[in-house]
Amino acid sequence: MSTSLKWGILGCGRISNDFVMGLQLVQGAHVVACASRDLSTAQTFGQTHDIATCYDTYEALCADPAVDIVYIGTLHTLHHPHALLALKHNKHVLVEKPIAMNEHQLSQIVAIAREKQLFLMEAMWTRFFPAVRRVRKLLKQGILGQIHCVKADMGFAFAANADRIWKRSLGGGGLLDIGIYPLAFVSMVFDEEPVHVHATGEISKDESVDIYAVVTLHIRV
Ligand SMILES: NC(=O)C1=CN([C@@H]2O[C@H](COP(=O)(O)OP(=O)(O)OC[C@H]3O[C@@H](n4cnc5c(N)ncnc54)[C@H](OP(=O)(O)O)[C@@H]3O)[C@@H](O)[C@H]2O)C=CC1
Ligand SMILES: O=C1OC[C@@H](O)[C@H](O)[C@H]1O
Repeated sequence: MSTSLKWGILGCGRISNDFVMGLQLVQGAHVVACASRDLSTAQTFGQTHDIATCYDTYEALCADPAVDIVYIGTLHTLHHPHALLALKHNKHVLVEKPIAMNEHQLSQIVAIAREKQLFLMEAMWTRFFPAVRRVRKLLKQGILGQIHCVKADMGFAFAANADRIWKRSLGGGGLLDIGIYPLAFVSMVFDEEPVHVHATGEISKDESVDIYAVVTLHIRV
């Protein structure tokens, strides 16, 4: 059975570009529209990826009846309002990581998606790496035995002008941007929630965003 899904791309930045290139390899996926705050950005993006309709507002994209599912590739702080916008227009939604800034925002969008029976997912792509899928399978089969400790880490040297990483107002900081990957890995290994969390790290002096962190999760299995 082949399914056809018509995608709308909300935000025409760096990762949206990579995502659309990836979608070209997916059978049945068609990108029918894109939107940027700036029409010329949307048009350039549209020309690059052969997208028929380009909008200069996110609202217009979400209201487009030709769109089945909206991919949200804007900044961390905008994921929540943009997910709400797409859900309001009864679109399925795939949101870049982190899906929201906090639990309250997440609960809100999950509740609306459930109520409207719409698909909602965080684009935590590492969950689908073949190696990760294999580890999960081995764990489920009990082949690796009881796990006592998981160590996972990720680091990045971000450029000084990478505003979305360094500015608090844009949802900056390492934890939300890349710390989320090792934490997601741990949550893939254990089904249980941590009973205790201990974190230490460093906060930048100018913007108060986390520069690095070490997090210990105590999980009772
Ligand atoms: N899954 C993955 O591997 C990756 C995921 N990401 C995630 O994707 C998201 C976007 O990252 P990335 O593509 O690097 O970001 P970009 O800096 O390319 O910005 C993405 C879009 O956000 C909007 N935007 C940018 N700056 C502002 C601003 N100051 N105010 C309002 N809107 C703004 C723009 O939308 P417009 O086009 O309308 O102007 C822009 O196209 C992040 O949440 C990040 O965590 C990022 C990299 C890798
Ligand atoms: O998800 C990500 O992975 C790669 C990094 O470049 C980027 O900042 C981050 O958002």
